[in-house]
Amino acid sequence: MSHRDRNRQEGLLGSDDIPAIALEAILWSGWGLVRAVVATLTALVRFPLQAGAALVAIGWLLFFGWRSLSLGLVAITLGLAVWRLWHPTSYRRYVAVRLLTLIRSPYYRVRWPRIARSVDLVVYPGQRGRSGRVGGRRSTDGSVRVLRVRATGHGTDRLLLRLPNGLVPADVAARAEAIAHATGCLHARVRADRPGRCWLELARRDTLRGVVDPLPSMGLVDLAAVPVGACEDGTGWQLKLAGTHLLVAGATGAGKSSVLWSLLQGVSRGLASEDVQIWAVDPKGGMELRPGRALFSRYEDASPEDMCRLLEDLVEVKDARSKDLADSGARLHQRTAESPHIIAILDELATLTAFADRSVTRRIDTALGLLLTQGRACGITVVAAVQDPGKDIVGWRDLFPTRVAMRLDNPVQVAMVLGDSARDDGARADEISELTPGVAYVRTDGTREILRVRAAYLDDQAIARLVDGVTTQRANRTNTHKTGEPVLTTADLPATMRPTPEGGPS
Ligand SMILES: Nc1ncnc2c1ncn2[C@@H]1O[C@H](COP(=O)(O)OP(=O)(O)OP(=O)(O)O)[C@@H](O)[C@H]1O
Repeated sequence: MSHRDRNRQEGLLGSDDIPAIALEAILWSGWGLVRAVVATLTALVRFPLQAGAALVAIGWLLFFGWRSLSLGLVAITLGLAVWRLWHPTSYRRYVAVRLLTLIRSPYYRVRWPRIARSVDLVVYPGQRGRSGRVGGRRSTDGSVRVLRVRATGHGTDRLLLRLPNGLVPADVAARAEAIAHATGCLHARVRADRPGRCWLELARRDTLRGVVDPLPSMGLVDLAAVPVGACEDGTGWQLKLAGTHLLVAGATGAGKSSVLWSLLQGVSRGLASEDVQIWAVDPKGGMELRPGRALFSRYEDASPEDMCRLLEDLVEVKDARSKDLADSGARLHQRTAESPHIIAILDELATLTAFADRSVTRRIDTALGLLLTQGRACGITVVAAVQDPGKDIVGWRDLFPTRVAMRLDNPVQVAMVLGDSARDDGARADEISELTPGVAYVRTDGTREILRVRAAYLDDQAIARLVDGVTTQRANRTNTHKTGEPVLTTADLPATMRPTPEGGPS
């Protein structure tokens, strides 16, 4: 029988027990106080901003009373609301992002240990990796820890994770789907950081659901970063065109042509100044590219023989440039109006080869192989769009350093386009909805990093405006050369007076 049962049976506490109970109560109260102080100090260190704000609020309440505190809070809220209306960009940058981080940081930090355990991101004593439980007891030191939380203000939160010995970023990436479910997010993706750490990106809403408007092309064209659309985190999506080749793969209706038109829009200033040239091949009989005919220096959409000749002519340009580079001792082509950077756009490679007879197909293969292997240093970029990466590009895939995977039919195609580990790294191109054409996953050249992006959409009017703009500027340049009279173009106008894609001043 226990001591307490015996007391209950006796009905009374003995008088000897009272000092002992009082002593025990004092000791427990002291221990509780120590724990409260430790918890407060820990909160101050872990959540300094939140704890600081709470302390200021408590101090205000104690010194000035609740009325003053309420008035202060209302004044702050009104001030922020006015700021938001007056200048939403700076509000988002300086207030919204910080407020969100302030709120979400404790949320993730408090929930994370439980989530990490539930998705098995824990290394147990004596265990290497996530392969099983050795040694019995769970060690909290062996779990993935949150070092930093950042809300982007664009529907994505970023968690900087510290990995315990035995786990690598690929282990976290392998659990990304489970983490997304556990945190109530749409999807999760992992980005590398320095050794022992990685960033976990949690998308709370689909920021790419809306159509991205065409991006105005301003200033000089930078072929290292041509604007083509928007990234999931609200930043611009830019594609490198200099010194690389680009492959765009996507099922029918995935929005491949929006990438091509956005690229054309992005380099339109170079087309106007003629230090960038487009050579285009549209084997679908001109369905995609013919509206832009006036933008292209060379264009073929009729017979496979003509398209093949275009590619062979480009190989001749490449050979001549290689020779010039070798003679001058230079290693890289510098673009000028006399020797422009040439972008060869090939829409639907499979159609190009499907209807050609065997000898033409062989010539196309040879020309394409030469351009892909030797064109980059000579200022030639091949941009190819394909529907079926398996059938169309299996032999050439690795010669395209930059690849864009739009909506694809199955995970095997995702691996074909972006590489074997891409889907594990978060590139779920086979899950892109048919309702969001233009959405894609991109692997940046030379990195494992995957971006989720959406190309800007140029409708027929926007394409007509693009063509008009370039032809007008070219005509103006030609007039200037002929008459010697300077002609004012939109490029000469101050930024605020330049036309927007909608046609009005910016
Ligand atoms: N970036 C985009 N944003 C919004 N809508 C788009 C975008 N791209 C395409 N669309 C819409 O999807 C339709 C199909 O797109 P598109 O013709 O570019 O697909 P595709 O991949 O080139 O298909 P195909 O291989 O059959 O030519 C377009 O008519 C347009 O309405």
